[in-house]
Amino acid sequence: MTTTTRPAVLPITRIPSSGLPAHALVVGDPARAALVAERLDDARRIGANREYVSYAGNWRGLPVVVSSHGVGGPGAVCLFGELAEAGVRTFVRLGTAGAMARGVHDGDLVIATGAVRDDGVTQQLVPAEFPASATPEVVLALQGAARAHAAPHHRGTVWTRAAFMPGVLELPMKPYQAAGVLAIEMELSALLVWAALGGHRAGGVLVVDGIAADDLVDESGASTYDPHRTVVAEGVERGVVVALDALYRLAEDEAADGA
Ligand SMILES: O=P(O)(O)O[C@H]1O[C@H](CO)[C@@H](O)[C@H]1O
Ligand SMILES: O=c1cc[nH]c(=O)[nH]1
Repeated sequence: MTTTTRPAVLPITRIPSSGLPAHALVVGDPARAALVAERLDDARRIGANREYVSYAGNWRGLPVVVSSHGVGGPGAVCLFGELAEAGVRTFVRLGTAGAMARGVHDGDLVIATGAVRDDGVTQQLVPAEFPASATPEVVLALQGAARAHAAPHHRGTVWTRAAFMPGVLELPMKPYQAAGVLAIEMELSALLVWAALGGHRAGGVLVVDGIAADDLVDESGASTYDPHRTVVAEGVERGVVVALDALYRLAEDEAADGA
């Protein structure tokens, strides 16, 4: 009889294969993961490989993990899978996004209720008609935390799109704007669909880092895509606290429910 031994670390992210906190923040940029770790107590790096850098620590006494997933849904799903294998059950993505609707300003937070599934990976996991919905409790926890911190925020649908750079095909920006989509980014629908298939809780909060829709750019053209501005950094600072407090609220509710 052959026996399989569990590896001490997982192959793609090099995180421990078990015993991670149940609550995770996932971000695209490894530098943002490090920034979040600086806000935690007792933070320690628990894995680094490729674009995946992970830390564990405590937020208001709650053990959490923060990991970077890089750019794009397919690679991000590799991280989500290994985090779940290691014990994570609740996932909040803290990302950046381009504004698609009037009134959504640089540095604002967009709390996603769901996402358009243009992610380039979940079509290979489940039929395209399956929705990418955020877990309602996660949406409400994010909204409550944003209110508590007086962080300017919006709630609604976002567009997850695999291609960042334009090609020769016209971008269906106008129909999605007409449908009320608030912002565009690259990984959230992959997280929401992947999490639903595994029975996990998931949601996302996105910091606006520019304008993605041409008709919203003012005459100066001053505010198109530029994530390296103070207004974005300030939004990210607010987003970090909102996302971590949302995890805390979710954990508190679980404890009250005896989960
Ligand atoms: O800032 P992050 O979390 O990486 O999110 C956005 O930024 C990247 C594009 O610049 C994509 O990953 C997109 O989803
Ligand atoms: O995909 C993205 C992410 C951030 N900002 C954008 O305009 N697009």
